[in-house]
Order: sequence, then C-alpha cells, then structure tokens
Amino acid sequence: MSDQDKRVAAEAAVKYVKNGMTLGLGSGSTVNWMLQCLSERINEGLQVRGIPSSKKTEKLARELGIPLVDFSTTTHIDLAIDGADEIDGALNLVKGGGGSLVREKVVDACADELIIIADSSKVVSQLGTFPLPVEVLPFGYEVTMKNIERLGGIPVLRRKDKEVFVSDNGNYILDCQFGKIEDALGLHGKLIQLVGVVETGIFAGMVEKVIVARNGQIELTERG
Ligand SMILES: O=C(CO)[C@H](O)[C@H](O)COP(=O)(O)O
Repeated sequence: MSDQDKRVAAEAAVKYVKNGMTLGLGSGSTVNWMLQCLSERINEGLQVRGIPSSKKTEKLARELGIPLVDFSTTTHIDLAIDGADEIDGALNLVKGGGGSLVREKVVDACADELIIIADSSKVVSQLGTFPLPVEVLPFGYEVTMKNIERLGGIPVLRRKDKEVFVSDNGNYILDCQFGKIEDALGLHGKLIQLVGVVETGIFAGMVEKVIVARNGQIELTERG
C-alpha cells in the first residue's frame, strides 16, 4: 500500500474531469487524494459539482470547497471516481472495506462512466482474499449470518473500536470469507436474495476504466 501511488492514481483520474460535469465521489483513502486533486483544479477555475457516497466523503469535500449537489435533485452523474479493495482481470471489484458499499453502488451505478483508482496492492488474479463486505439489516442479523454460512461463507460482524460498526445507512456489515470467488456475479446473486441482505460489495460489470499506480507509474485498463 502506498500513499504516493494512491495520489498518482488520483491525479490521473482527475484529468478525465471536464468543466460542467456532475461527479460521483467515492469513498476511502484513495478517493480522499482524488478530492484533494479535484479541489486544486476547482481553485484553478474548474466548475463541477459532486455527489458524495458517504458522510466522510461529504465532510472532506465540504472542507475542500468542492460544490455538492443534493442527490434528490439530480439523477444524472457524468463520471464517478471510486476506490476498491480488490480488482480482478475482468474489472470485477470487491468494495466496502470502508463500509460505504451501498451508497457507493447507488452513486457508481448511475454514472455514465465509472473510473476506479487504486495502488497496485489491490490488483488480484481472483477475488476473495479480502473478505467480502455484505451490508445487512441489524434486525435478525444472526439469522442472516446463518444463511450466509449455508452458502459456504464465514461471516464476521464488523466492529470498530470494539463497538459494532454501523454504516451511514444504520446497518451492520458482515465481512464474509468465501475463499477464492469463481463467479462473482453468481455469488452476488445468491447473497442479494437472502432476506436481511441490503447489498454486497461485489461490483461486477460496472467499471469502464481502472487506473492503478505501481511505483509511480500509471497502468490504465479499459473495459473491452
Ligand atoms: O469501498 C470502499 C469503501 O467502502 C473503498 O473504496 C475501498 O475500501 C478502498 O479504500 P482505500 O482507498 O482506503 O484503500
């Protein structure tokens, strides 16, 4: 993991931002670098507006003077820029390490284009080393855990500072180990059908570009 590479990837992504765009603002430390780069361009005269995918992103964007727009007043996003926890060769992702997967998916899914930025530690040959975050309703979450176990997963209730982690939506996150994931969309399909599951951290078929920085050099992969 390298902060330098996160910044390099973030800078490369911001070059795709054009005047007048409505932007989906992802979440996480790599996106935080992107917000810094974006605010520098805004200070130089770029006019954009952002839709944040988490309370943390909203707070930082406000501090950096990035104009925000209420999601309820627009359904069109030109470009979303987000991070990831794992990226495979088919540009499928595992996301949600920061616990913002639901809002990220809502924002990313309605963008004309989604660019993922990451340092090279996020690139994997197969998804599944990073436990899959699954957002669930707190009500009856123990039953949901058992149902996830029946699908072959080992769910762990996420905690932060010894307290149960609560998402921006008031839900819990189960970090689920499934071993290597052969069929990302298939696994998502099974999980999302379980009562109590709100969303999974599998983002499949959503990404147009992945910008990975490795030792300061950019590697761009585009959906074929
Ligand atoms: O999905 C996410 C948050 O829910 C983040 O995009 C993901 O965890 C990557 O974060 P970072 O850039 O800090 O490694």
